[in-house]
Amino acid sequence: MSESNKQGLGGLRNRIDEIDSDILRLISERAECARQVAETKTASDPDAVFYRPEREAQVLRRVMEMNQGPLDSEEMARLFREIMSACLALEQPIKVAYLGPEGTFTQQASLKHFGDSAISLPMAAIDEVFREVEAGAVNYGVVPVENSTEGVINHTLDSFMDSSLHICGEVVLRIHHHLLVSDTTLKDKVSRIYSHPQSFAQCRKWLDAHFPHAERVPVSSNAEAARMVKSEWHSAAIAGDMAAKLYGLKHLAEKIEDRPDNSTRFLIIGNQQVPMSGTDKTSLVVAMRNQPGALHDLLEPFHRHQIDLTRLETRPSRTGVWNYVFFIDFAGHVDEPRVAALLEEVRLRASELKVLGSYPQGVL
Ligand SMILES: C=C(O[C@@H]1C=C(C(=O)O)C=C[C@H]1O)C(=O)O
Repeated sequence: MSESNKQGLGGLRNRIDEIDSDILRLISERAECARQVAETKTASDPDAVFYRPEREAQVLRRVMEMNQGPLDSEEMARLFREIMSACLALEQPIKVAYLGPEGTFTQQASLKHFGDSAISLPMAAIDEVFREVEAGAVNYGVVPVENSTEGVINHTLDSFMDSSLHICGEVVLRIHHHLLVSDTTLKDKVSRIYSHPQSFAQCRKWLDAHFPHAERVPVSSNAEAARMVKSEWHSAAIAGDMAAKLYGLKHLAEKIEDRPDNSTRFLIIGNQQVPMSGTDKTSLVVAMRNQPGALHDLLEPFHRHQIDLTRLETRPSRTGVWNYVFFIDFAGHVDEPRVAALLEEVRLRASELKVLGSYPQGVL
């Protein structure tokens, strides 16, 4: 390396050191502000909720709007996500239950939403996540609700029917599946593949083309699949990066999902009713009497008030009262007058109406 290059490099490193000192000072100042916010919240209400999903969504959206590169906006928002997570942990460490075991995509979604400073606890089933939040053992829960390839996760929708919890947020995660093996396994020795049935469905064509003769063994989660192949030299697992890292597995093939836009939407559940963030969604469950035109009657006010439906699901009712049960998501917040007017009308036409929550549209 030439002398002038060395000096150039030294100069750049000095500049980076100076910038890091500034970043350090500013992050500490920010953390101090967040701590003071906590004091102010507690002074006016001893049971104050520290975590404010609408405020966090606004902070992240602002960062993404202001960012001018060279880092891309998502990357920048992820960094700020971690700063906020650490600041919030200073106020009050947040406890989150997610559909486990460790290494699942739901854990990844929880990390994406709450950052690394939240304490996250794996649960064995979706209804356990609901129960832990209801019992107050944790502050929030994270459950999957729909996948772009495979559709809705009925278990989650059904859990809402008997629950008083609110939806406080959503996270959308791009799902990349990999074919994972332990260190010593060779491609032509794989005779068995473990995964969750949803993941098999999302990789069906790829498997038919590349491993038509391997036995496909469904297990309770991708992370469980990864755990099993650790000790089986003739087996592979379909799972994501978190599971691969957790069990130290090698990638035999990457991104084997049939659709490149394969993504899963997760919901954050809690006891909180979240104020408006500016770009929000609302979820409802509505029961209609079993009569001709019921669905038309239900949807007509949405059309008239020009409210954007983002999802409509039908579930069979489990009681006499809920004849036809619809799960509806739309753009807007219950505190907006046009949404309040819409809900008044829907309430008159429905036999039951439950607002599951208004929450910020997923930012990251
Ligand atoms: C600082 C606050 O509390 C928490 C921390 C936030 C942050 O670090 O920016 C944002 C929202 C809250 O989850 C606040 O309410 O403003």
